[in-house]
Order: sequence, then structure tokens, then C-alpha cells
Amino acid sequence: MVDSTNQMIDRWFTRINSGNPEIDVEREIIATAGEIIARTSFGMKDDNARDVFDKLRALQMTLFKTNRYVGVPFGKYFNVKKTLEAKKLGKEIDELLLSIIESRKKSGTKNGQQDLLGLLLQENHEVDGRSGKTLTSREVVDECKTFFFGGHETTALAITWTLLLLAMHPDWQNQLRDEIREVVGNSEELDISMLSGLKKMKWVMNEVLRLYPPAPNVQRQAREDIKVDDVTVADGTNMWIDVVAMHHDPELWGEDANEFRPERFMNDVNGGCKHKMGYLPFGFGGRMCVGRNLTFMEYKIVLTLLLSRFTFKTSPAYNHSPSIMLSLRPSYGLPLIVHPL
Ligand code: HEM
Repeated sequence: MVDSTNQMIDRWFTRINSGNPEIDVEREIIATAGEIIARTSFGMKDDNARDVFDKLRALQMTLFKTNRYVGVPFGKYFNVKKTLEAKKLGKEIDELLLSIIESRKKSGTKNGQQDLLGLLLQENHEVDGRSGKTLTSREVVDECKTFFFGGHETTALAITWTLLLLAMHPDWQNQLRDEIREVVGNSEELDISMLSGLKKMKWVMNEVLRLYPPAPNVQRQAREDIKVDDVTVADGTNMWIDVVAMHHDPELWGEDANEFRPERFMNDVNGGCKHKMGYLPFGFGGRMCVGRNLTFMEYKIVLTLLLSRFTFKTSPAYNHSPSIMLSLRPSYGLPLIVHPL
């Protein structure tokens, strides 16, 4: 994580030194988070990995155009061209991932490499002392896609929206920088105890995930008829829970629901929300996000390195238009004016 972030920082210094302090932070952070998930989960750092990312991005854009019909009977026939495009891309991604997995299997490093793919490839691996199930290559491909999709853009967007809000709230930007100086000092290495000492950064993260949840909705399907007051939700109904609306509801959060106030999380992990299910950036119950601890770590590492080196200001070129394209992202990127400290 530190390596990939430092490479991004070097790129930014080169850019700034050549007289261009305006940086599209969204694009940069997504590329870096992509590299981080590729390295930490799959030990990848080559053209193959980049190829998979480019195709996943294209697939995401195509799915965005067709996904409004998910769960609608015959929905896939509503936009046949896009559905076929998505299918073709999906096949190409599967083939690429399969070739990466097969070459990893052949290279014989499968048991030595301490990353997610290494674990997935361990045959009959032990889980809590019990023998685990052997995954087929196809199953490994599916796991890889889930982690690629779920594991980089969400975290990158959390960091992106944070940089926007810190640029708009220089007081909080300074508070976080002071906290970093206090907790990390001049240390060259970041360790886990330092990260857990970054308390204000955690409040800021929680508040950003409230105002701009990168996963803007959570889906469930009724497994039986459910009665809610006077309404019966029929067995099989697909439901989309509107997380963005819940996170901005004044009945749950008070009249300052739309304001950036990280201190609401100071003494309450639920930010003072009036309903225990009102704050759901990572979903809920048995299917809650499995990657959230990785996110906390990555968020703190990347932000610590960035805030220790740069100040961030809003740019006149920024056009505020958050939109839901599967995830909640800025429609036109996030140009910020970045100055070295
Ligand atoms: C800010 C960062 C992230 C956000 C906002 C986020 C959000 C979510 C949400 C809302 C769900 C659905 C939960 C539900 O249905 O109740 C989910 C599931 C999931 N996430 Fe994340 N996620 C993040 C980071 C990550 C990372 C870093 C990884 C992997 C490295 C990851 C992997 C997954 C997986 C595998 C699932 C499916 C879990 C299951 O169905 O059992 N996520 N995430």
C-alpha cells in the first residue's frame, strides 16, 4: 500500500514541479487502489492486471447502462446490444483471469505467496483446523472478480470524497494533519498501533461514508411473504435499500443531516443516528462487507501519506455532480489544486 501510494505521490510531485498543480484526484486514486488490490490480493503487478482492470471498467460502464432492469422479467431483452457487449467483456475477463490463475498454479508459488490468491489456490487448505473445500479454477475466477469489483473502487471513492470534503473544510484538513504529526511523528514506517491512534481520521471516514456512501444501495430478496404494517412484500420481491436517502434523512440525523460534521462520530459509532439500521455504508447482517477492515487500513495509510506531503484546495474546474454508476462517484472526476507542504 505504501509503495503504490508513494509512486502516485512521486507522479504528483513531477506534475506540480512542471507547473501543473491541478490533479484529477479521482482518476489517480482509483488507479492506485486498483494496483493495491492487485498486489495485496493477487500478487499481480503487470500488464495482465492492467488489462483486467481496463476491461472491468468497461464492463462496469456497460452494466451501468443495463442494470436498471436487473430483476425485471425479460429485462435482458430491453437493451440487447449492451447486454451482448457485457457478455463479451465478461467472457474476455474470465479468460484473462483464468490465464493468470493457471500461470500462478504452474509457477509453483501457490503455497508460498501470502496473498488472497495464494490462499484460494491452496488445495484442501485448513480453515480453523478443519479441512477446507478445494475451489475449481472457475470458482477462483469468480472470487477474483468479486474482490476486484468490490475491493478497489469503493475504497478509492471513500478517499476521493474525503479529499473533496477536506479541501472544502480546511479546518478539518489541518486537524487531521496535526493528528498525524502527533501519532506518527517522524517515523518512516506506519504500524497498526499508529493507525488505530488516528481517531479523528476515523470520524472523518465515517462522516464521508455517511454523506457519500460509495455503495449507494444494498439489495435483498424476500424469501417469503413479509408483512410490514399494512403492506405485504411478496415472496421473491427484489428490494433496493436506498442508503444515500437514509444517510441524509433529517428524521434520522437531525436538521444538520446534510452538513459535514465528523464530530457526530466522536462518541457514537452510529454517529447519533436515531435508528440502529440507519447507517449502513457496509451493509448489514450476515452479508455485511468482508473487506471493511482492509478499507480502514488502506484509507488511513493513503490519507496519512497524502496529508503529510500536500495541501488540497478546491479547483474552479470542479463540477459537483455525484451520480450513481453502480457506485456513487463524481460525474466529472475530482480536479483539486495540490501544493507540496
Ligand atoms: C469503502 C469501502 C467499501 C464499501 C463502502 C463497501 C460496501 C459494501 C456493501 C454495501 C456490501 C453489501 C453488504 C450487504 O449486502 O449487506 C459489500 C459486500 C462485499 N464487499 Fe465491500 N465495501 C468496501 C470495501 C471492500 C473491500 C476493500 C473488499 C475486498 C477486498 C470488499 C469486498 C466485499 C465482498 C467480497 C462483499 C460480498 C460479501 C458477501 O456477499 O458475503 N469490499 N461491500
